[in-house]
Amino acid sequence: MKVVDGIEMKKLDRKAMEEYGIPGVILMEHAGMAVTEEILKDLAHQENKEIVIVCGTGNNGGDGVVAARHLHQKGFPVKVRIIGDIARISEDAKINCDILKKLRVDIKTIIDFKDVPKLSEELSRCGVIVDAIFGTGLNKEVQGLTREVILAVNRTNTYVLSIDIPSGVRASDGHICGIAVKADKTVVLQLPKIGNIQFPGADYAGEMVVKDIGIPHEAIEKSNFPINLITADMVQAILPQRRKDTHKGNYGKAYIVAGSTGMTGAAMLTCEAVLRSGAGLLKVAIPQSLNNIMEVRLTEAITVPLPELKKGVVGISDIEKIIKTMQESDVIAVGPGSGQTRELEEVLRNIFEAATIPIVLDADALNALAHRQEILKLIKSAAVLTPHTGEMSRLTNIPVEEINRNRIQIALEFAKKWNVILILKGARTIVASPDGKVFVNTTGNPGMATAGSGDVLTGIVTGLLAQGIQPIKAAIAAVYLHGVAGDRAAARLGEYGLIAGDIVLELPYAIKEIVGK
Ligand SMILES: NC(=O)C1=CN([C@@H]2O[C@H](COP(=O)(O)OP(=O)(O)OC[C@H]3O[C@@H](n4cnc5c(N)ncnc54)[C@H](O)[C@@H]3O)[C@@H](O)[C@H]2O)[C@@H](O)CC1
Ligand SMILES: Nc1ncnc2c1ncn2[C@@H]1O[C@H](COP(=O)(O)OP(=O)(O)O)[C@@H](O)[C@H]1O
Ligand SMILES: [K+]
Repeated sequence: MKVVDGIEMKKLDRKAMEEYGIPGVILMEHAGMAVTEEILKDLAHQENKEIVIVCGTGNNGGDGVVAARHLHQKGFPVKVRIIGDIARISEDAKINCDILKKLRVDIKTIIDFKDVPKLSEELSRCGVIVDAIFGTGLNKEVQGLTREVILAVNRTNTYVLSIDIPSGVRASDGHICGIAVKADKTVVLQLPKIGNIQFPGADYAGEMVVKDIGIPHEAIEKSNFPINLITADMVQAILPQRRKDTHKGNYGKAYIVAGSTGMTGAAMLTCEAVLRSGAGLLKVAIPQSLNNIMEVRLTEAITVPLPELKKGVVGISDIEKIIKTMQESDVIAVGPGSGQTRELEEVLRNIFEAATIPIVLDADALNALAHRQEILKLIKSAAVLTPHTGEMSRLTNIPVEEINRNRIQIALEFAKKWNVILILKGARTIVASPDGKVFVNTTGNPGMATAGSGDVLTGIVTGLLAQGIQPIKAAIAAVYLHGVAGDRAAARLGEYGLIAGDIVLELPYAIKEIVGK
């Protein structure tokens, strides 16, 4: 599903109006009806059926006014409170306000701080507050009277439904413009906005429901706005059904170079995730002295012990053996628990030069690349990098706070610059492709912020790549499945006690949930 910013949404609205001749009031009518539908669902669980709709003077307010009419028609007690000068109301909203007045709906303006205490009382007493103050048109920090009204909304215990986006959240990036409505539900119109899904704004949305308001789908499909939301349907289309007449050779050979003294666990988690993702065969390169540990735990994998010059880590003496096994494999992943050694850079350089298969780089492989990203240019095959924000900061020299403010753009620029698929991990993981597309993942939970969960993701990407899934698709499906497995683990165990191994254990069920087998 496409994700847009305010500007792109406006373009699509305009296209619907100008190229297809759909008048703005019709779009507004659909928006108001979609909102009404959701309010009716919420009211079904509610004793108190009174609704207060707080409107701004833009089209978001207009959507609220349309909802007021439909709720009034159905016999619900509705109050409409418009913040600011009603003379400045948008044209389509005015048409709808005029109808409301003729229907004698209780409609008043809030023009002074003096009006706020009375409004606060109404907001506390009603059953549902509808937030129609700002939508995609929010363009500056929220101050003065509107700020007071939002504070009043947030002070109540009343159920709050926001139209399109919680007022105060900037649609283009999820920035909070000083203050924002804390919604229980957000009825997103036509397409999710970046601010609905990126933090901090995403935290204000509550439950999200996306509703069609009649913008022609072909216009949306033609839009070249690059951001997409990863959905279950998309992942289902990526994961092939297994043909009956197949054997392990059909599901690929994965090769993992991971682990060092003290960090064999990282290698194990990655390997288990590769196997649980359905790869046909797995080889793992491991320093000789750690081989026995791996053999005991990883029954299904083949270990390839490496002679070690420096005990417990992979180094330049291992290059020949690594390249040889790589040449017999369908994908190679390097980095989880490899340890930070200077020699790893040289190992990577050799892998990059020789590889004709997809390469997955994580953890210490990424650390080895920091300040030496230019060696990425040696890669002739596809590469998938999986940094968390800290690793991304080391890779790019951009401070963590700045990355967090601008995750999509920074991920995209890196992917394009170095011609790699970049998975920027964290709450709302971003997958960016070198051809300029971005995919945002919304599965997963803070229980996954635990040692080793990244190693599991590396294993899933690698396992899917082994099976010949196209790299960008493997990355998309992996982050989604990783999150679903984490959500399943959290549902069973809670977020506190969840550990990375639980994600691996839930992975088969997550895949089954999507594929059906
Ligand atoms: N034809 C359309 O464009 C449609 C728009 N729709 C709705 O309209 C919304 C967008 O409407 P608009 O573009 O009118 O914008 P909004 O309704 O989001 O509000 C913008 C208004 O608020 C003012 N404003 C912005 N930031 C402010 C701040 N911090 N403090 C005080 N005033 C501020 C602006 O100057 C403008 O007057 C969407 O989110 C959606 O809900 C839907 O009705 C569907 C059709
Ligand atoms: N709050 C969260 N919401 C969703 N996913 C999360 C959250 N916190 C962490 N994760 C996921 O868990 C994984 C953590 O990876 P990482 O930080 O590399 O851990 P490690 O290095 O210990 O393996 C990432 O895939 C990340 O997206
Ligand atoms: K709103």
